[in-house]
Amino acid sequence: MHSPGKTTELAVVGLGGVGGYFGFKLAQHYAGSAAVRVTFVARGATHAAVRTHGLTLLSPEHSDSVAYPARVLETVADLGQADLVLLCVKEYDLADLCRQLHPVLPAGTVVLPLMNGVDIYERLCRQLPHTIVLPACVYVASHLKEKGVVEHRGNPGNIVVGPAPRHPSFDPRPRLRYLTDAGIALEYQADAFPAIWTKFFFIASFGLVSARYNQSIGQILEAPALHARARHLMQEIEAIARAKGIALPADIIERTFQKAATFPYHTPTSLQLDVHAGKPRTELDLFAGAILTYGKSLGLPVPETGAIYREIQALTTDGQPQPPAI
Ligand SMILES: NC(=O)C1=CN([C@@H]2O[C@H](COP(=O)(O)OP(=O)(O)OC[C@H]3O[C@@H](n4cnc5c(N)ncnc54)[C@H](OP(=O)(O)O)[C@@H]3O)[C@@H](O)[C@H]2O)C=CC1
Ligand SMILES: CC(C)(CO)C(=O)C(=O)O
Repeated sequence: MHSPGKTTELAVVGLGGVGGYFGFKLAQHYAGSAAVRVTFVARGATHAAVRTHGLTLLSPEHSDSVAYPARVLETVADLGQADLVLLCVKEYDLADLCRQLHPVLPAGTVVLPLMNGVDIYERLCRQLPHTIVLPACVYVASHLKEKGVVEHRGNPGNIVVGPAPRHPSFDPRPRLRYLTDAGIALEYQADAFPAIWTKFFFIASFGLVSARYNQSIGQILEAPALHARARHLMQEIEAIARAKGIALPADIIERTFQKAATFPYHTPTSLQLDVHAGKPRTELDLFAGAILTYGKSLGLPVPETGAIYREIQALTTDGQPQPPAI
């Protein structure tokens, strides 16, 4: 691990559903530790709430629901040296965050993005070229209830992560052990990209259909028309993944439906929540936009993705979430 006597610095940037869940576990486990210091970076009202009242996680996994990290900062500019930085922001905030992080993070800092999307690794490598970015994906059903209060339902969250292809001689496992020591479920895979695509299958299809109709994962599974739409989207994603040579199982679509069935019936997706909260920015482009771009560059037709993209855009530009049109 690190030199004896040196404090290990763990940072969590963004305290929404994902950062709140994983950050809580780190802050609670390392509270009072002289060896490991946990820092949260949160903006505005979230910063004020967590500084004053701590971070609250409402989850069947924790009876003590409030955790206090060693530091709560309002900006990454004050971060200083860090051994492992978890990036837990929405995709639309990532470029701006990277611009702030670039001058701050020393060369060789290990960056772990806990986000959805198939090109996050490449983007971070471009935007933070002096750091060691780990390819990863995350499963957890946790969402902001109010600033500083995160609600988690269902199975324990888990992270799939692998070594950084651009740093083949760097073994990230000693750093990742700080997460597993804190009780975080983490699967280390020699190649994390098939897992990242597998997560994309699930979240792009269910995210788009849930956002279009404002229906939970369970509601999509039981409505034949919505189920069929999710399948159609997955068929388009599968053609792209195969054309890109991603090693996915032959029955990836069936497996994705099985995975969806492991979530509690009423689980919403984060895209659904953002679209129907009328947020001005969403991750629509991270999902549908990426499929459309890949389809175009690979010469593969993606009409179902194009249609649902326009339908969701119409919902967000009207600013009026619409009733389900099943
Ligand atoms: N929620 C879930 O269940 C899951 C989400 N994901 C993915 O994980 C990623 C994160 O999602 P989620 O946690 O839900 O998102 P949220 O919107 O709940 O949280 C993101 C947080 O990041 C904060 N933030 C943005 N920029 C900065 C910055 N520069 N400094 C400090 N804080 C910042 C935002 O602050 P502010 O409130 O001020 O805007 C917000 O609180 C997304 O890619 C999502 O698709 C993946 C699996 C599950
Ligand atoms: C569906 C879920 C909760 C699964 O992790 C998710 O990834 C999201 O909402 O973005």
